[in-house]
Amino acid sequence: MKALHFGAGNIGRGFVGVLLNEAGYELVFADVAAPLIDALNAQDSYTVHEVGSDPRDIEVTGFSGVNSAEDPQGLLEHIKTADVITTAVGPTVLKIIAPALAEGLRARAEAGGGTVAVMACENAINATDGLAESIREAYPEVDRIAVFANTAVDRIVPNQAPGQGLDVTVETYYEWAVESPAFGGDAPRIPGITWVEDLAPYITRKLFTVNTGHAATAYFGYQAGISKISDALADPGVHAKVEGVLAETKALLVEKFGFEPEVQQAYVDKILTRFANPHLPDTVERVGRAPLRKISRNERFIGPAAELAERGLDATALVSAVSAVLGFDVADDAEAQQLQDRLATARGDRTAAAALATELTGIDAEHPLFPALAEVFAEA
Ligand SMILES: NC(=O)C1=CN([C@@H]2O[C@H](COP(=O)(O)OP(=O)(O)OC[C@H]3O[C@@H](n4cnc5c(N)ncnc54)[C@H](O)[C@@H]3O)[C@@H](O)[C@H]2O)C=CC1
Ligand SMILES: O=P(O)(O)OC[C@H]1O[C@](O)(CO)[C@@H](O)[C@@H]1O
Repeated sequence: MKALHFGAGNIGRGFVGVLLNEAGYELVFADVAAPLIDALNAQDSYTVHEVGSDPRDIEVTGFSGVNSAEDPQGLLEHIKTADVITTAVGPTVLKIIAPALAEGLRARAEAGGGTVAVMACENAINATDGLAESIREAYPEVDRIAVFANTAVDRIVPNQAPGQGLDVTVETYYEWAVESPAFGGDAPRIPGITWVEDLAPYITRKLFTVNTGHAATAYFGYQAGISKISDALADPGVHAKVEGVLAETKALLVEKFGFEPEVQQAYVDKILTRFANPHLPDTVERVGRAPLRKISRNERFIGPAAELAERGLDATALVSAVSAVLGFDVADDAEAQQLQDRLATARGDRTAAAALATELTGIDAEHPLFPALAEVFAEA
């Protein structure tokens, strides 16, 4: 059995790859980073260090790498022969890998190959559906050879310290939830997966609690001049603001999906403990990365804030988190710099600031959230 995984980064090596490996798959990582692929092909094993309350080391073996930029033929052969294809490349990269997947899956069908499971493991709602759509643009009949299933992946994997090679430090916690109906009873056997009938409540709760809370910690922490995530959460002011944000998303999740309030509160408390893990060398710059994506319409701040406002519920704390995002000025984050440039062009002009609010968040002037958002953009 072979698994082809796109993206040999933090989640690829430190989470999805580990579970595929433990399930007995020969693991092939596809990536565009040549030094990473060279290291994967030069080494027989790497170590995943789980840190936290019950630490342990896991040895990963039985893997190789293919450079998907430089070796398209090698990649195509793996697409033809893999039993499972997964990704952890970032939501915006799925469109970029789709043409190669389309070509490989077409070649697989023409060679009489069997069906392959495709699961995108990204922080985005229905990421696999988006990938499937992009593949269908080049190969409309792809569904005869591939089964697409949406997933929700949850494990904190910080950027790794220089000199650590392929080894990855991760938290002990993980959850990989995958929708099962797509497979019609013939799902791949991967013990680490939690199979669910309906992924929507899982991924929405995960994105609007774990990702909203983590990103809020990053932006409020950055605003307070704190660098490490666990230090940010230890700051009483930051902690209170993050709790305020999570109280609002809790109100939405309880109302929308009928989660018991105590169950959701226990989930919130658990994730705050995870963020506070002092053994994770995680920074506000990493967790706050890509702020333009994070303030887009269906993402972790605007998504819940819009739904709360539509229901006449309070979204003040979420809007103040958006205000903190607008202050995120990290030099080597391309999206942060684009955001700062756009804010600079609108500064001092309320009409331009309101238009920018709509452009970046997708909230138009008719929406009940708009006045509050227009205000924070005008003040940024
Ligand atoms: N790090 C974390 O704690 C978590 C991350 N995620 C999600 O997992 C995904 C990956 O995140 P990370 O592993 O943290 O990022 P990362 O930056 O560590 O890894 C991404 C990898 O994708 C590779 N890549 C970029 N373009 C590519 C292409 N065209 N073809 C093949 N490979 C390509 C990069 O070279 C890199 O090795 C993202 O969607 C993120 O939102 C989800 C849960 C937790
Ligand atoms: O690319 P994104 O959306 O920031 O995803 C990574 C985030 O997801 C999380 O794992 C939460 O699941 C955080 O560790 C991390 O900040």
